[in-house]
Amino acid sequence: MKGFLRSFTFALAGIRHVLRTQRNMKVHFAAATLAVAVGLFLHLSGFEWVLIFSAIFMVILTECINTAIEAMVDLVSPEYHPLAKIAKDCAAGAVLLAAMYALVVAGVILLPKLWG
Ligand SMILES: Nc1ncnc2c1ncn2[C@@H]1O[C@H](COP(=O)(O)OP(=O)(O)OP(=O)(O)O)[C@@H](O)[C@H]1O
Repeated sequence: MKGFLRSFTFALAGIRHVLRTQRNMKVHFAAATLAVAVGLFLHLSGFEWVLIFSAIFMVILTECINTAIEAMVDLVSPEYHPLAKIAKDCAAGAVLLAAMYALVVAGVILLPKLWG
């Protein structure tokens, strides 16, 4: 149980680091807050909330992985290297895809209700 709590504390420290250091997180956080506020206003169904939160968590999750890959690349390859570029660009691409997914989910669920 002690080992589990220790691992949990380290994982929380990692998430806190991402939230504090990644400038894109401010944009993600603002977008997520807006989506949740609009969702509350529109009285979304349970399934619609699951989709909205899956999009929010996907963005945070990919930012965590992106931050980990950036730190690892900076550690092992502080000089320019084409493979380091591929690693960082692919990690950033994952965040971009997650953000696009979030936009699609918000567009499909929220926009028709706001228009209606
Ligand atoms: N060691 C390296 N070798 C080759 N290209 C690199 C290297 N470090 C960074 N790059 C290139 O520069 C881009 C930006 O890298 P950087 O580390 O500044 O991340 P970032 O996108 O600014 O992320 P963040 O804003 O979250 O720190 C990378 O996507 C990659 O194309």
